[in-house]
Amino acid sequence: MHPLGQTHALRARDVRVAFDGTEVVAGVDLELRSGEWLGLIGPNGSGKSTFLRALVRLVARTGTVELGDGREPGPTDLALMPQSPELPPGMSVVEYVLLGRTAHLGWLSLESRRDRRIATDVLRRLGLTSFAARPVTSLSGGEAQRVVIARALVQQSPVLLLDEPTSALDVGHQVDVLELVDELRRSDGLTVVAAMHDLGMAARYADRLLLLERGAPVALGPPQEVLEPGLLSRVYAHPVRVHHVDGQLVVLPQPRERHTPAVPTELRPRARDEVS
Ligand SMILES: Nc1ncnc2c1ncn2[C@@H]1O[C@H](COP(=O)(O)OP(=O)(O)OP(=O)(O)O)[C@@H](O)[C@H]1O
Repeated sequence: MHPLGQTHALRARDVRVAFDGTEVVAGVDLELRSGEWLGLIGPNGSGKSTFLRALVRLVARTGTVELGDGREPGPTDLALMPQSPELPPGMSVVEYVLLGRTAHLGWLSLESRRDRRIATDVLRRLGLTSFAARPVTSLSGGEAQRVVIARALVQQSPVLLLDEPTSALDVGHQVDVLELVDELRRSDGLTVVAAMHDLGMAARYADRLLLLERGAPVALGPPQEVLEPGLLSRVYAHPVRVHHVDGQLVVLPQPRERHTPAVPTELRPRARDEVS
């Protein structure tokens, strides 16, 4: 395997995960440039979360994952925002967000003024300053999701892995969060892998999309290539159309064809003048 250039942030080769003998990530290869945004798409259960968890070794995997300098990623190299994290009772928003700095702290050391400044800054950029002292368990679903994103951002890792980062957010907050991540990748060269169900949003922000089907990669490329109606209709087992609206791709699910079920004669309502 040739060493990655410094412009590459992450390379994965033949990543596989199996649970009870069933493979749910079935040989994913990936090479990400620094500052690239990869959208991870695929139906429910296609292996998106498991692939992200495998990259940070939260699940056992085979295959190789390496950074641009050839190292195996350590705890500060990849930041994962999980899909449904535990929010510990009794913890405030700022305390929870500061947990994202844990990997940077020495053994038994407390967070520094710098750690607190980073947390305060991220909370401000996500419009969460007024929530800092609130118990995490008192937040609405969308507020909690932004707090979990804040925790991932304060890690300041060069690679950010987002597992459905906007699923609980209203349309305004979706754009705010994705714009902030986009800004960070432009200013700091942050590399992003984001699993998203909203294919239009995924296409809007991602440079490339990776489509998974039952754990296997079936398409990898620019959004306009991967969001092909025939391919999506097959993989999602539902007819879709893809439109261009104001320069953006919009994926529209179509109604399924209705089949009028044949009603057995004995169940049919009998007309008044119908005789048996
Ligand atoms: N710990 C586990 N033990 C057994 N099976 C698991 C485990 N974790 C995930 N799976 C299975 O692996 C498959 C992939 O799950 P995964 O959560 O990665 O899919 P996903 O694409 O993220 O789905 P979704 O869009 O619904 O979030 C599913 O069939 C799931 O049931």
